[in-house]
Amino acid sequence: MPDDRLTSSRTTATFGDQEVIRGEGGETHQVAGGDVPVLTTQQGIPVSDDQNSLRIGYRGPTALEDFHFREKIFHFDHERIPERVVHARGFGVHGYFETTDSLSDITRADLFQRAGEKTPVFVRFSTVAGNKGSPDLARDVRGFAVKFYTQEGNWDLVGNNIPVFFIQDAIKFPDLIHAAKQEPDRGFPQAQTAHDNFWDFISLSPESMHMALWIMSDRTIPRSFRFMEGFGVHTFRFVNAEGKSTFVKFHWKPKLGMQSVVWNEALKINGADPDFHRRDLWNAIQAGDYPEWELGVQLFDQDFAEKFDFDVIDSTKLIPEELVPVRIVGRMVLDRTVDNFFAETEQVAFCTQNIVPGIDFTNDPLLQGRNFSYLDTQLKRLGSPNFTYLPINAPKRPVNHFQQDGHMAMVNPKGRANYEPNSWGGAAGGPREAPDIGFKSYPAEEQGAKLRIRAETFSDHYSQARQFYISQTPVEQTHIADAFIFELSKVKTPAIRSRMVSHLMNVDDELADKVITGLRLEQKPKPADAARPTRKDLPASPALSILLNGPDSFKGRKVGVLVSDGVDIDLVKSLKEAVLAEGAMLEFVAPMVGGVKASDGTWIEGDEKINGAPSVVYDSVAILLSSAGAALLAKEATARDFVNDAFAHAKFIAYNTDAMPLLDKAGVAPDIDKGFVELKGSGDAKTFVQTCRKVRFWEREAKVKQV
Ligand code: HEM
Repeated sequence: MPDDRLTSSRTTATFGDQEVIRGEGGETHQVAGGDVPVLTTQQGIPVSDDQNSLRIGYRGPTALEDFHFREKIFHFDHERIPERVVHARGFGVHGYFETTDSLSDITRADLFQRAGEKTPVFVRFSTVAGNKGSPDLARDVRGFAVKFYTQEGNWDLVGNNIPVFFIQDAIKFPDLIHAAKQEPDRGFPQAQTAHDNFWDFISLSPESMHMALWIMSDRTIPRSFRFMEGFGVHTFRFVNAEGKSTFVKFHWKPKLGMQSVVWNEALKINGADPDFHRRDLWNAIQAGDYPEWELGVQLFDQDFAEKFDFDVIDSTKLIPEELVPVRIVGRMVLDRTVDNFFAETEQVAFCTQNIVPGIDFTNDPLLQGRNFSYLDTQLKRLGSPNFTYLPINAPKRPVNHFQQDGHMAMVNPKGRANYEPNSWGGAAGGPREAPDIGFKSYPAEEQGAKLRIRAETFSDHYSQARQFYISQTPVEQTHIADAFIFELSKVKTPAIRSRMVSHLMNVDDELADKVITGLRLEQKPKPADAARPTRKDLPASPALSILLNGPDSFKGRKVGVLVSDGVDIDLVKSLKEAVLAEGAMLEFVAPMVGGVKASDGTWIEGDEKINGAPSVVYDSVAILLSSAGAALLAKEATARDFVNDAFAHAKFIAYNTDAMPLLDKAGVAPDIDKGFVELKGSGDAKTFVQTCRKVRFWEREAKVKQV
């Protein structure tokens, strides 16, 4: 006869669609059976009750022998690992790289030999300065790290979405990052460079000026990871089968074209959806809309390097594409989200020193330092030298070596031999060297005195900063000036503001003047003493502008459609059809998430409630309302903001006549411009989508922004 004390008395209960078992204290139990697996401990012991710890009597203390409780809590207590010291916030996805143009004459790297060959990849996009929980739209560099699981081992191209860097020598990295992150006494600000310490450091580091221009541009507020370029930054080497070296710079070019948001929008997105970028990538891949990039290489030899105006191993410089064209050699498609965020995105370990035969380093002092830093930090972050066995880090080719033991050793070598040379012979002796196919460093000739010194060839700090600025469209130049004004306005120490302006005076007078005016700097500073005068003869490089390299379609973008009860169903249908035909997405924003009843009684499900989806999360908007709906929404602040923000952020706006009262209350009716498309009949939806291909109606921006 079973002891009835072994199970408390239970009843059943219904919560909506769920029938559950209820314990004596009213707690919910769900029981295994059929397809539902049995809950076990880590040791595989089946669990009978996961709701109650083991106690003495009904209301007594918890028993120490409750191994299930202790194991569960112990494991939870140890769930966190240190976040990355930089690039803590990131989002990783899987995909593949396909070689489209063989580079066999230039490199022996296996992945570049055969056009049509596919190599699996894992990519992690990230911000740099913010902590793991920081918002996605921080003004920041985006990491663009790619792990290629090649047949000759893993190659990591650990890049950024900006082709240059802040500093020239890795020894400055801790200072740069300390200055950018939260100030140490107060622990803020988080995920932003708009504070004294950052600009203090930058304004005392003229080598950062080129990067400063890039980070104040719209490159640091991308609309989506899918719409940004990536760069390997450093000059690397390709080495071919004959041992000949060619210098190479790597470029990722998004097939969907580049696009960024505007700063006021970024600020609001951070509140509306701090996960905006990761959600965007997740949704696109889940919907089968796989983002794609082309891999391009700039190839050049020693002769070019010697004639080039700047040092090719100085990471604060780029080589304009107009000077050395980018040759497209492959494409990367991201087509699979992770099964588990921690196991993959968090535990992935990229490292610049992971290179394959046929690829090699140069003497770039930043790259040399990175090669030490990544492995070192990952040992701390992942807790064991065996992190290379984690599935996300393990090569997809056989790994044979004599490294053994350590924390979490999962795959120690088999057999007796764990050293070499040995005399065991054959398979029993374990792996041996492969002089023909093994990695060999390029035998670069190096000699000279041992010196702690910076080469004079690194000393031009302003010329490429100027070149970047003059390569921008007027709209982009205005954004750069505005960003400097915003950031420096957050700097409380006037001397730092003024010092930063003294550098901008060496970049471009007009830019410096705009910032001086915007800061209301009473006294114009003297230009900073330049180590080398700024060259004004470098031509503009159109490849550096986002707007000159934007999309030629609205594919991959998203329209937010504000709807109300009684909305004209034909307009809704034609708009949806036109948007989907373009390869874009559409979401219905309704007064209540349940949805609205259209003119013919059709029910339109809401994707979002109006206060949960401000227009900042869409690329363009449509305001399709009945007259009763417009009257109602005109009283709703979030609906007015929806329209007003779309207008202020220079978005294209579709509307129907009945929506006018809302446009009127939002204050935009008197300013209806060519960025608005009235939808009168079904044909107009197509016109609207075609108009949206320009992404923004920039002509409006100057009118809405007076300060
Ligand atoms: C061209 C300059 C640089 C680029 C493009 C770059 C890029 C990146 C990227 C993309 C990540 C994130 C990797 C991931 O998603 O897990 C990262 C992480 C990191 N970077 Fe850099 N970085 C640069 C310079 C440096 C320098 C100079 C150092 C140090 C000397 C450094 C140290 C680190 C460290 C310690 C991490 C964290 C790695 C981890 O915990 O897994 N980086 N970097």
